[in-house]
Amino acid sequence: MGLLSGIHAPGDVKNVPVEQIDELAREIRDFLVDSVSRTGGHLGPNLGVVELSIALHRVFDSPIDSIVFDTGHQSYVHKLLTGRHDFSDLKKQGGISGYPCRAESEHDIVENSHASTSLSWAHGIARARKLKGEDRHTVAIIGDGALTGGMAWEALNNIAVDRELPLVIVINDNERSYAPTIGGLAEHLATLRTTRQYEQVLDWGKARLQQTPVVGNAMYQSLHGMKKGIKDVLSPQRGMFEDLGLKYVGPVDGHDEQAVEHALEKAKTYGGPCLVHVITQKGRGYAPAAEHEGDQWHGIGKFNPETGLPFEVSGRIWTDEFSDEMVRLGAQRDDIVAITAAMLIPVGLDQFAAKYPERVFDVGIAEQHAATMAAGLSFGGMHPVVAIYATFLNRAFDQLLMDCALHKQGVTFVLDRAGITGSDGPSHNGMWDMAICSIVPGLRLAAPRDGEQVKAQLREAVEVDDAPTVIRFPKGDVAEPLTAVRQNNGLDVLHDASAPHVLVVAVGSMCAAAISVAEKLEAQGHSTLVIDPRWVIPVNEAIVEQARSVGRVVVIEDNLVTHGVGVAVSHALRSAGVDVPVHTYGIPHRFLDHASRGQVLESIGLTPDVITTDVLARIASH
Ligand SMILES: Cc1ncc(C[n+]2csc(CCOP(=O)(O)OP(=O)(O)O)c2C)c(N)n1
Ligand SMILES: CC(=O)[C@@H](O)[C@H](O)COP(=O)(O)O
Ligand SMILES: [Mg+2]
Repeated sequence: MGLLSGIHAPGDVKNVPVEQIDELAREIRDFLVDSVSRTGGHLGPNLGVVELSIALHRVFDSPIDSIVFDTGHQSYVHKLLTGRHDFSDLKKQGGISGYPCRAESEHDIVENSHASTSLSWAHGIARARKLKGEDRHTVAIIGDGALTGGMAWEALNNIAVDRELPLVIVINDNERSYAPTIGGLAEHLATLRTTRQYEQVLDWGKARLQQTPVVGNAMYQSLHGMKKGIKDVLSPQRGMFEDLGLKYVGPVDGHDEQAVEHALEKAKTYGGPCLVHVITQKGRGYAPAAEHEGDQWHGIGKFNPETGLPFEVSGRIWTDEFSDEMVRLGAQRDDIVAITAAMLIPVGLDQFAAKYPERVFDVGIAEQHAATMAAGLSFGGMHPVVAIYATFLNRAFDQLLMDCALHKQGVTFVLDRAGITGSDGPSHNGMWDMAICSIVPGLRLAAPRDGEQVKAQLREAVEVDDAPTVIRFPKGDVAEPLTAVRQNNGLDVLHDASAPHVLVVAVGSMCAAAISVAEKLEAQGHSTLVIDPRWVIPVNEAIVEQARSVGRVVVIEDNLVTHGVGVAVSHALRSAGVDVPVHTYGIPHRFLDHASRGQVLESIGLTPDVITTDVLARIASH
C-alpha cells in the first residue's frame, strides 16, 4: 500500500501528484473492502465517496476550513485521509468510531448520526466565521437521502438568502438512501442528472457535426437552436436550487476526481452559498456492493472479500417477529397501512410491501412527516403503523404529542433498535423513547419480552383507535420465549413467590435479566416476585396494589433510568400513598461511547450480578 500509507494529514493529500490520484483511490478502495470485510460497516456509502473525499481535502484546508458530513456513516475515507488507518476495531469498544468523532481528530465536527442536520451545522459555522471576520471556508456533504429530511430544507431556506456567506454544499447524489431515494426531490435530481447526460450527448453531437463537411455546421446551428426546447423538455425546471437563490454547480461526475476538484474550487471562490451536485455510485469499485439491489451494501456484516458472501448469517431477529405479524394483520384488516422513513427493509416492512404495495408509504428520511401523515391517515379511517428506529422518534416528538395524541388518533409506532444498540455510537442508542413517550397524555406503550409478545402486543396495539400506541424492541437476535407462570390483574408473573419481600417490575427485553436477579436474591433468602406489565406506560394500577404487600420494588428497563418506567412507577406509588423503597435500574443519564450491546450493558451495570449486588446492599442498609 504505497500512497495511502504516506497520508498522515490533509497536506499529504494535497501533495499527491495529479497523475497518482487514481492510484490513491484504488488503494483506498482496496483498503475499505479488505478492512470492512473483517469488521462489517458502511462499505457501500464509503466506496461511493472516495474521489469526493480526496477532492475535498485537496481543495479545502481542514481543520482551518470545516468539513461537515451529514449522518457521518460515509466518513471512513475522510478518516483515512486525516491519518487514521487502524480500522481493525471499527465500531468496537476502544476502536475507531463508525462516524465522525471529535475525540479522534480535530478534523471531525458532527458526531450525530441523525440525518439532515449538516446544512444547519454548516450555516451556523459559516455565519460565525463571517461574524468573526475569519477567512475560513465551510463545506457540508449531504446525501440525496438526507436531503429528503425537512430540516435540510429549513436550512436551505435560510442559507439561500445569506448571499454573502462563503458556504459550499455538496449533494452526494447516489440515488439511494438504503433503497432508491423517493419523492419530488429525487425526481428533480434525476432530471438534473439527465441534463448532464443531455449536455454530454450535445457536446458529442457538436463535435461530430462540426467535423462533417458542408452540411455539418448548418445542422449543428439548427440543433443548437433546438437546444433550449429540448432542454426544457428534459429538465423543465433545472433551477429548483437556483430558484431558491442558490448558485448551482453540476451535475459533476463524482468519480472523476479532477472534475470534482474543479467544481469545488469554483464553489469555494464563488463567495456566497454554492451547491455542488455530485453524482456518485454507492458501492463503487466493488461489484457485490454496487450491484446489490437491496441497499448496495449500505451497512454490511463481515464477508469474504473474494466472493462477497457473508461470513455471518444472523438468526431470527426481533424485526422478523414484527415483519411476519404485519403480513398476517394486513391480510385480516385492509385498514392497516404502514409508513417507513427510508428504511423499508431494516424495519421489516418489505414483506408487507410486497403483498400490499399500495398500503406502504416510504416518506424518505422524514420521521416528522411520517408521524403527522399517520395522524391524517388515522383521521381518514386507516390504522397506520409507523415503523422507525427508536432513536429517530426523538425527531418526531412534537408530531407524536400534538398531532397524534392531542387529536386522539389511533396510530401505532413500532420502534426497532430500542434500548442499547451500541456499535453505532451515542446517537443510535434507543434510550430516550420511553422517556419522551411517558409524558404524552393518552399514549400507551408496550415493551415485548419475546417474539410471541411482539406479535400479541402489535395485535393489541392496532385495536386501539383513540390514542397513539407504541411497541418497542431491541436490535439483534430475538429473546428466548419467556412464558408467564400465571396472570395477576393483567400482569404476567414470570417468577412466582407466595409472600414476596421484593417485587421486580421487568420491562421488555430486560425480563430475562430480572428473572436472574430474582433467583440470586432468593439464594440470599429474599423471596422475589417478578412481573412483566407488558404495557408499561401508563403504569398499571395492579403494580401499585401488588406493591402494597412487599418490602421494596425494583424496576429494570433498557431505557434512560432518570425519566423512564421506573420513575413513573415510583411516582404512581407515591401518589397512591404506598411508601416502599423503589430501586430503578436502566441506562444512565449520559451519552454512551460505541461498543457492543453486551459491552455497554456491562459498562453501565445493567446486568443481573450488578443489580443484585446493589439491591442486597440497599436491603442491608435499611
Ligand atoms: C433521522 C434519521 N433517520 C434515519 C436514519 C437511518 N439512515 C442512516 S443512513 C440513511 C440513508 C442516508 O442516505 P443518504 O443521505 O443518501 O446517504 P448515502 O448512504 O446514500 O451516502 C438512513 C435512512 C438516520 N441516520 N437518521
Ligand atoms: C447510519 C444509520 O443510521 C444506520 O445505517 C445505522 O447503521 C443502523 O444500522 P442497523 O440497521 O444495523 O441498526
Ligand atoms: Mg444517497
